[in-house]
Amino acid sequence: MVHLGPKAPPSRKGSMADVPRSLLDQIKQIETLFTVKPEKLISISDHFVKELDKGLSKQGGNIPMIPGWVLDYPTGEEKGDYLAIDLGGTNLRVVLVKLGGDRTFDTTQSKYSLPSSMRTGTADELFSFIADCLDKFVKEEFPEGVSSPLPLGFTFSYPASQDAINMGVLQRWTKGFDIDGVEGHDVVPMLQKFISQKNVPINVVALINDTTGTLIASMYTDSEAKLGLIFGTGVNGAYYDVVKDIPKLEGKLPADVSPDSPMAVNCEYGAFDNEHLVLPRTKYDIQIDQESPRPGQQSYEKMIAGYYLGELLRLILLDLAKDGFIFENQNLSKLQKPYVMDTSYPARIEEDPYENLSDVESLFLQLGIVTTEPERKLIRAICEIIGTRAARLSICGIAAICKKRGYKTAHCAADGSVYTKYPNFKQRAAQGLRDIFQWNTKEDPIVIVPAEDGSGAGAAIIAALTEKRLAAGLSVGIKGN
Ligand SMILES: Nc1ncnc2c1ncn2[C@@H]1O[C@H](COP(=O)(O)OP(=O)(O)O)[C@@H](O)[C@H]1O
Ligand SMILES: O=P(O)(O)OC[C@H]1O[C@@H](O)[C@H](O)[C@@H](O)[C@@H]1O
Repeated sequence: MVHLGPKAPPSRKGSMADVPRSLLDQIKQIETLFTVKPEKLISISDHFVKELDKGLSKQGGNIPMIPGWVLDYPTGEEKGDYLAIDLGGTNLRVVLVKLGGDRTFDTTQSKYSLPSSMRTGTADELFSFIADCLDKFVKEEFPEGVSSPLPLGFTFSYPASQDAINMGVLQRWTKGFDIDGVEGHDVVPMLQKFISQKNVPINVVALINDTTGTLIASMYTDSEAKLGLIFGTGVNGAYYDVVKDIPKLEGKLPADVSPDSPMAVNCEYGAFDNEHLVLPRTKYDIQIDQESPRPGQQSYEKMIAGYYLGELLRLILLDLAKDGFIFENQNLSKLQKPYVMDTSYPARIEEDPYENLSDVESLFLQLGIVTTEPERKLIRAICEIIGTRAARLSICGIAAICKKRGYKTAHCAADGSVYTKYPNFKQRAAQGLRDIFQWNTKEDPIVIVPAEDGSGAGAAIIAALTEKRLAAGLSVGIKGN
């Protein structure tokens, strides 16, 4: 036997010859529902630009466009030990960041899965849980204790209005969260209270959004970085605008903030098109929205974000089963459970390298469903259709920010499991940008690149920038803050 070195992983040919016409027709129908043509992408992104502008106006609009009060660009000389926590949609991360003062940083971190009951628990349970994780982490990392309280950057990945960088009033929960007593309140004192009660030596210095942190952390190491993006449980983007181009800040600026000052903006663009003017919503998208804790909100996010793509697949399969196309005589009780499929399901299905889709077969056996090979090919095709639409719609926010700011070139720094783990997301997203901009260059001038650790290093850098401003007696928010 000639050994030709390590075997190349099998790449699937994907013949559909054995798939009956009835299933091929269903695939075609779903593909028609979920296809977003180039001209549609262009019209969506043009409307998106108008909505971004509306969000910055005095009267506001669907998209919150939250000034993040990061008023300086990182210099790369920030130095010191900072703690960061990242309360995302799926995990809580605690990160110790050692800024080297030379555009380098080192991080040590622990990740704690958020108990799913936490999404609908009480505010005290949530903030006490975070304080406990911080307490555990500090005791592990500083067994001898600390000489003075550690400054902490709090990455809070939800839409929070900020009149200053060291506060944030939750506008609304997203990503399936529904915890009473937090919306409309400043979450910084809610967390600090539990930190103090548990005598954890920490001071919350800054509250940031994970996209703002991603932007700042990526600018720290990449001078071409102009956007910070998250494609994770939720979806969002941040960029730097200029204070004088933000009408809703008129008259609110303290004297030491110049109109030409840069201002990081947390777009919160998951809320794009809540009026349903341009996004091609299907009955499945409408069902997800209606069954969510906050119907009518986050329309764009609910079509493309990690929290929802697995649920989208589940609803489509249940619909086909109800109409008798698939899963005849199968027990669907597990598949009937909402959100039983997270987005790792379509991801793993698209990654199955075998012609007979044996990985898909075992995945559905775990759900108590015996599948035929033609059914598995239909399931695979539907995942590719869902994944392609998600990637193509995901870049509309990127195109809109670049059009609005007139960026001809940009590194768009992205993080989140859909970006980092969903198969073919990167290629599909890049094609979507090409379809919008119609570049005739060899290299794409606007590219999506892997981000630095925004909710860790980004939060730490922003905490360092904030401490510097406070030490210099400079403002960190609107007048009086
Ligand atoms: N292999 C995968 N491919 C794509 N998405 C995934 C994968 N595994 C998990 N996900 C989805 O990613 C989301 C978690 O995103 P992540 O960025 O890890 O956390 P967070 O959103 O809390 O920052 C979940 O909604 C989950 O469904
Ligand atoms: O990192 P996550 O949990 O996927 O969050 C991404 C986005 O999710 C959205 O739902 C939040 O409103 C944003 O603030 C956040 O940036």
